[in-house]
Amino acid sequence: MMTNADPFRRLFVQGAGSWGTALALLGLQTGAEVVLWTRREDHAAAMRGDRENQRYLPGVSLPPALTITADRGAIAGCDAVLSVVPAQFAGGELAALREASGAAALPVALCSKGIEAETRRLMPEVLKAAWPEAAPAMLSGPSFAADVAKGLPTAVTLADADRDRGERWLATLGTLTFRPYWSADLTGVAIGGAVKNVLAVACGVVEGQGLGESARAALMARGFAEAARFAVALGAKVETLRGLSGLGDMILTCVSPQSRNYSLGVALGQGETAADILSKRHTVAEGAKTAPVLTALAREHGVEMPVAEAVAALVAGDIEVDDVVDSLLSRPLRPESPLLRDKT
Ligand SMILES: NC(=O)C1=CN([C@@H]2O[C@H](COP(=O)(O)OP(=O)(O)OC[C@H]3O[C@@H](n4cnc5c(N)ncnc54)[C@H](OP(=O)(O)O)[C@@H]3O)[C@@H](O)[C@H]2O)C=CC1
Ligand SMILES: O=C(CO)COP(=O)(O)O
Repeated sequence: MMTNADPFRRLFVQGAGSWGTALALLGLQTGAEVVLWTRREDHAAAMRGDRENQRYLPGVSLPPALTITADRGAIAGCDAVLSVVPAQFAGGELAALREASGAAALPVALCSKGIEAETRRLMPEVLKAAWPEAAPAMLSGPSFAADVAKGLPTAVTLADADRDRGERWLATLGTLTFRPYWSADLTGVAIGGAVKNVLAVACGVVEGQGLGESARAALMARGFAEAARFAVALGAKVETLRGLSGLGDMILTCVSPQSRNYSLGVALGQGETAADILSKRHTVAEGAKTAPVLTALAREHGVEMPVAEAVAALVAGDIEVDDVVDSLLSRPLRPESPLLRDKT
C-alpha cells in the first residue's frame, strides 16, 4: 500500500484503446470494481467474447471481473472516472458521460495527452467546459500501455489540486510496479504530456533522415527548453516539466520506436506524407493534431517554439523534410541560456 487514503471503489474507464485497457487492469489489481467503456458495441462484444482487446492491446487477458460495455449508463454507482479518449474527442465524450451521470460531481482523472485543436484548450480546461461539476486530475508520465499491462516497473505523475483526493487516486492506481507521484500542477502535467508528443515526432524525423543520435540529443535538449518556456508562460511550474510527466516522458518517447509519435516522425523523415502514414493506422499519434494548435497557442503567448513549428509545417505538408532540417540547423548562433540571451 502506497498511502493510507481510501481508494475509489468503482471506476468507470472511458475509452478502450490500449491505455484505457491497461489502466482498467491496474484498477482491478488494487481491488476496485472496474467498468471498461468503449463507444462501439461490436468492440465491447468482441472483448467480452475473447476476454482480450485484440485491436488495441493484444496478448493481454481481460479477467472475468472486468465489466466491458458500450453503455454510458454503466456509470451509475461509479465513484470515479478515468478519461482515456484521444484529446480531439475528449470534450464531446466527457459531455456525453456527464449527461449519463446526471451531472454528477465525480472525480475525473484525465489520461489523454494533447490540446483540443478547435478551442486551444488543455485537457483540464476541456473537462471544465464539458463537465463543470467534475473534480479534475491529470495522470501522465513515461508509460507505454504494453509495459504497464505486463507489470513492468513504471512511474508517472498524478496531479490533483486537492492533496487528499490526489492520495485517493494514488491508492486507487498505485501498485508495487506502477508508481504514481502526486503533484498539484495540473497545467504543467497537461503541457508536458501534450508537448512531448510533438517533440517525439521531431526526434523521429531526425532518425528517419539518418542524422544520428547526437543530433537527436541536441533536438531533445532544445525541445525541452521550448517546452519549459511555453509551460512557464501558461502559468505552470518549471519543476513539473523537469519531472516524470515532462522530461521523463520526453526521454521515453523521443527515442523509442514503440512510440506512435516517434514512429510517425521516422516515416516522415523517410519521405512519406503525414496523410499517408496516418491513413494506414488505427491507433492514435496525438502529436500530429497537437503540433498546429501548440504553435498557435505559443505565438499567442509570445513564446518561440521552432521545433514545434517545424513539426506543424511538416505534418501539414507545407514544407519538405529537407527544408525542415535546414531551417532548424540555420537558426542564429547565440547564447544557450535564455538568461544570457536577454542580456546580449
Ligand atoms: N498507449 C499508450 O501507451 C498511452 C497512451 N496515452 C494517451 O491515451 C490516449 C488514448 O490513446 P490510446 O489508448 O493509446 O489509443 P489507441 O491508439 O490504443 O486507440 C485509439 C482509441 O481512440 C478511440 N477513438 C478513435 N476515434 C474516436 C472518436 N472519433 N471518438 C472517440 N474515440 C475515438 C478508439 O476508439 P474506437 O476503437 O471506437 O475507434 C480507441 O479507443 C491518448 O491521448 C494517448 O496519448 C497515454 C499514455 C500511454
Ligand atoms: O505517451 C506514451 C508513453 O508515455 C505513449 O506514446 P505514443 O503515444 O507516442 O505511443
